[in-house]
Amino acid sequence: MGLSLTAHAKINLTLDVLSRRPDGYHEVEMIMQSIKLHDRLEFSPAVGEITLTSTGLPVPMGPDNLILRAARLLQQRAGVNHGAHIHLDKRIPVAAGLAGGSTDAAATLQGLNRLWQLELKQDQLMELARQLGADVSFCLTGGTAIARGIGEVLTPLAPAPRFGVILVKPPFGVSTARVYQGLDLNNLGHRPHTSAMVEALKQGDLDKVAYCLANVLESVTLNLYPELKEIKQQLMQAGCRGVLMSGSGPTVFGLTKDEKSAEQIAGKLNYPGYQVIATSMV
Ligand SMILES: C[C@@](CO)(OP(=O)(O)O)[C@H](O)COP(=O)(O)OP(=O)(O)OC[C@H]1O[C@@H](n2ccc(N)nc2=O)[C@H](O)[C@@H]1O
Ligand SMILES: Nc1ncnc2c1ncn2[C@@H]1O[C@H](COP(=O)(O)OP(=O)(O)O)[C@@H](O)[C@H]1O
Repeated sequence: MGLSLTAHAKINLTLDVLSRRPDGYHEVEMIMQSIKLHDRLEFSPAVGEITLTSTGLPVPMGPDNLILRAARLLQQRAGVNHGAHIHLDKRIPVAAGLAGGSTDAAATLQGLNRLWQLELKQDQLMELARQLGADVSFCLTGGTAIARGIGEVLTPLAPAPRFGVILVKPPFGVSTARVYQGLDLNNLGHRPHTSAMVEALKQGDLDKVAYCLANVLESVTLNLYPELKEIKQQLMQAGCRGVLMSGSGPTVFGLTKDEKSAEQIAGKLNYPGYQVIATSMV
């Protein structure tokens, strides 16, 4: 019997960088939020091989695809050589700052753990998630959480209100590694106040949440692509209550009171060649 899982995208409501580690990674403190936008993965039994097909948005399908990397890692960890066929329906824009690859990897760990009846526990899957990428740990649990370390040390928060989210993704991607490399730690610009955002979320106060939005990676990506500054202004003019770049970008998101108002505002936007998506926090 096969199974089907959803793999949700994330946005960063805050993102602060605290230091650069000797291995080149960065210590961060960020508030992560799952959104309704998701990919769908279907897992079916097969003999011998692990194969992958896809529909929806184009994504590189070679051995570096995070789905195949997650599958191979799980095989090794469990000491099995079971096969599987995995089908990905890709809806999350790629190389966008929305953790599309990371969430597919997390769903693959969960899906194959069930398909192959391995019965690995959540903490064992978390250990594998850490090896696949900094954001994969959050994607395994989802919801609302503070992420520290390089992103893998998680403190869950109470579910946030289902504010509406408009995503605007330009027709190019950015390399996360390049953005972190470009960061000047002595000149991060406007830094977030994490505890103030936690309080704003607890109160469910959209205007306070909007006021607390901050992402130091904007200091790199917004300078590389000044058009992103314009998109932020235009989203505010169109009626969003707060705007920010997600992760390393280039996706910019706007917050609204609910999904319906996100749809109304998104319907008025005109960005030829861009992906504009109305969704909400989970
Ligand atoms: C910026 C964030 C914010 O949530 O998201 P995205 O923009 O990728 O969605 C994350 O920190 C990205 O996480 P993720 O994309 O999983 O990172 P990885 O694949 O592990 O790393 C890609 C590259 O980013 C850099 N990197 C990543 C995480 C981190 N804490 N410090 C880093 O310096 C490293 O150069 C690494 O080689
Ligand atoms: N299953 C996957 N879905 C999306 N991207 C993937 C996947 N596997 C590998 N990648 C690669 O991962 C890189 C980062 O993509 P993605 O995870 O969508 O963005 P981000 O890290 O900005 O959130 C891209 O270069 C993409 O080609």
